[in-house]
Amino acid sequence: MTQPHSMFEPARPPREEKRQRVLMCAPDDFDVRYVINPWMEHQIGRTARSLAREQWQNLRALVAERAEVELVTPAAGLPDMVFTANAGFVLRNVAVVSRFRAEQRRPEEPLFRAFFEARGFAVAAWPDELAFEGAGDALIDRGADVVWCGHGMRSADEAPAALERIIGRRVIGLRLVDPRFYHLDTCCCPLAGGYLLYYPPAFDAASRAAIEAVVPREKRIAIDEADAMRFACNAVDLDGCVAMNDASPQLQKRLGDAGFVPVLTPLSEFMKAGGAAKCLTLKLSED
Ligand SMILES: NC(=O)NCCC[C@H](N)C(=O)O
Repeated sequence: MTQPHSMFEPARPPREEKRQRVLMCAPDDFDVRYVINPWMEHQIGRTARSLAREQWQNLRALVAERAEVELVTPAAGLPDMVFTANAGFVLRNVAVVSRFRAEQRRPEEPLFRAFFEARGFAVAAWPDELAFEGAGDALIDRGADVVWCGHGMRSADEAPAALERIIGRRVIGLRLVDPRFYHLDTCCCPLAGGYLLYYPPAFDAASRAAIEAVVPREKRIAIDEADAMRFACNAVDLDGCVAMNDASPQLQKRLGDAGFVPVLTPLSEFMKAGGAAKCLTLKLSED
């Protein structure tokens, strides 16, 4: 009979995996009240409050299975504050707070700044006149040692260089050319193992070439317009689970073949404001 080894040596504690921390903001005052991207057109006052809450809770529960969810207090009158990807860009203990292009979102800036300061982040100085929309536009690659930074729609053309100076890591600017995909995270999602889920027509030719120069062909998961319009790129990758609003069976299969588990979590109410899974989250434990 084999002896239970605990009689002779203490059982090894379970491997301490460091849990990711993810910032979310409850949709207490979420709605579409102004139009600052094409998705918001004709949607003013048309979000269903209880459905929005239910969808957000579902996403929160999914994230909470794989990470610690932290919450920032929502403020009345700031209906887009729920999109915490736009709070800022986080790398290790440094946070670069967003400088919103749209006046309507500017009042979010001091609230997110206060959150980062309260959590002990060093808040980097950012040029006041330069628009930059945080992790909506700046995404850390999961293979190469680079940060991708979308510009030309929300973040200023000078934002990638300014970000590179602050974080001391190579930042590659990607010019966005389709207003439906106005933030980088609406058309591009770096995945574990160096994969890149993206919608090539959202970028100009030079940016597509820049992606191809860094990401090997077998790691590029280029999607079609139908999946892009489902915001399949607006995904949260946690422990190989890729949470997204929706994706075609073909795309789900491709993700599965690459070793990921796609999890669909409908976010129709937030799509009306131009955001989905990724926009509703911000990873706080990046390095
Ligand atoms: N793409 C994102 O990162 N966030 C979605 C932001 C939606 C918001 N209505 C906006 O236009 O700024």
